[in-house]
Amino acid sequence: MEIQPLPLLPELSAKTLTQLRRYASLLSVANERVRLTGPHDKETLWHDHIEDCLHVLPLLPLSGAVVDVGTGGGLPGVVLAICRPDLKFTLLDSLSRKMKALNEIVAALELGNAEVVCARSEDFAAACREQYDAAVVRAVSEAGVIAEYLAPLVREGGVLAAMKGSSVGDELAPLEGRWNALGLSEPKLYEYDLKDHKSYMLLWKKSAPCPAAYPRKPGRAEKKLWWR
Ligand SMILES: C[S@@+](CC[C@H](N)C(=O)[O-])C[C@H]1O[C@@H](n2cnc3c(N)ncnc32)[C@H](O)[C@@H]1O
Repeated sequence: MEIQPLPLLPELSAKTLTQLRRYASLLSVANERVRLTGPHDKETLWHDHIEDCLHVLPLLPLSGAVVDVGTGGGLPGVVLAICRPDLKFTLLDSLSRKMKALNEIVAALELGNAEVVCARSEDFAAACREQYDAAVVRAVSEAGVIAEYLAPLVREGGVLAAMKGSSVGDELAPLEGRWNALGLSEPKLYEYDLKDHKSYMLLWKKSAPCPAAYPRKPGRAEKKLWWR
């Protein structure tokens, strides 16, 4: 599969950078009470997590609603909501202790364009099927599994963006030519540099409705892979 360079990141205003720094502080403090993400110190959070999440920005739609599935402490959803106040974000995760802490962070940041929802994506899809213009995901599962979570939530013509590590090639190999089973185009694969390593972004277009059989009931996607 051809790997393309990620389009350039937009310039961020001083106000946006201040908000992002404030998010790093709030996440660092909250992380001491509830484990929202790995590192605690602000600088590591900034370089390894917040700067990483900025790379989703060039792939977001011009307008509409975006869902971040498995958002944890708000990565990438809070970063994107700060940078794109013109889009509406749903920050979704099934762990209530994380969503309670994230609610406090969102309130402290006065992020009017983000709502925190505590639910499994498979259950959430029953209420909000094909209502989003885009879905984003970071560090949740392998490519095929996250596609089953995200595809039912996005409208036809919308996009799905997944932040991936170096295992992405192995994850994609068995799925070549099979994505239309979820109503998806073949994905584009983008590469970008992060500190001392390369990172990857997958982008699918929702080209047809997702069959009603997906998503299966909670937990099924990981136990019985749809493409096997
Ligand atoms: C490793 S954390 C990643 C959190 C965040 N995206 C990040 O990059 O730091 C994975 C999160 O996905 C959530 N998760 C996994 N599957 C999910 C699903 N189907 N629906 C909602 N949340 C899910 C877990 O509860 C967990 O908080």
